Amino acid sequence: IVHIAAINKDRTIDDYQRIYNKIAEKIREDDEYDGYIGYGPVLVRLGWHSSGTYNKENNSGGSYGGTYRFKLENSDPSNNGLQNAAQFLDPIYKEFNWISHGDLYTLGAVCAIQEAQGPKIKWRPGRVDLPESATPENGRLPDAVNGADYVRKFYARLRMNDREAVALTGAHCLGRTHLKNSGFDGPWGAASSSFTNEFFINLLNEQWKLQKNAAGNKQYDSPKGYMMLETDYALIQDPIYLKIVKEYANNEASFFKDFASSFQKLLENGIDYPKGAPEYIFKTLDDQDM
Ligand code: HEM
Ligand SMILES: Nc1cccc2nccn12
Repeated sequence: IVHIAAINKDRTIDDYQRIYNKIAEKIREDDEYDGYIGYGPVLVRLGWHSSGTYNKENNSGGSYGGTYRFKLENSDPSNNGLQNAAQFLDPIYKEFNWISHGDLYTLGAVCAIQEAQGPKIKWRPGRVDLPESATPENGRLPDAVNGADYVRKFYARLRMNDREAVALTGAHCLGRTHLKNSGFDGPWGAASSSFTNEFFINLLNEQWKLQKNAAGNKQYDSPKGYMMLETDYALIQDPIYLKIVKEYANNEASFFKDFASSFQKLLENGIDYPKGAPEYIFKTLDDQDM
């Protein structure tokens, strides 16, 4: 399967910056969501899940076709809770319906990370809405009750190496798990809306205890009320991953640099961009004194 990015000559960075600003202003406005965590984290998860269906074996899935908008994909149990992000983006799609769903979902995630004081993420438009028949089957997104071998194998399907896998997992600095969405609970400690390297710092510094949560699923809990999934904890069990976790815990700039490149790669998996295809770096609201 080949997906060529469609370059729309009529649209410039100003058009996309206008959409970016609408999303960023709405994130600021709707600040009460999920106990005042806000919509940033769930927007990041939507961008990641609409891209994480990619399979390098046959170049299927991924963000290009915007197939999350179809029932088969948005009702995948792995996507429980993402309806909130889709509903958040609905009015923005209505106002700017010249954008494709794949571009909107990925732009929303880039906006959420940058507005959470994360790194600047390069973003290229050109995804094209595909018909429902192009929707990938359920079950391509990762399960949390697994160890390092599973994590390494899963990310390999997305063309990610060990550093990219660890960097991407750093997005778990944002938001929280919700028992009703995924069967995982907590954290009861401060669930953050700022993008930092504290996921790696917590992983190394907290005393983790594996226990069954209220839904009977195993997770690691800490005395301070933080939690880790088994796939999170795997990153300090595997010696190769552990070394990278320590690097990112001690060097936020290195984490930011690797996250920015890995996240762009994740959002663009499966898409062929013609030579000279436009690539944008959006200004944050703060950059624009808004
Ligand atoms: C092995 C890989 C991964 C597994 C098993 C996993 C699993 C999970 C689970 C179970 C949740 C809780 C969902 C809920 O209950 O609402 C979650 C939340 C989240 N994940 Fe992951 N994840 C993985 C990788 C990633 C990646 C690569 C990113 C982004 C780069 C990411 C970003 C997020 C964010 C931002 C949240 C918080 C969502 C919210 O607060 O609503 N995750 N993840
Ligand atoms: N915030 C958050 C979301 C998902 C997984 C996770 N593990 C540790 C923290 N965390």
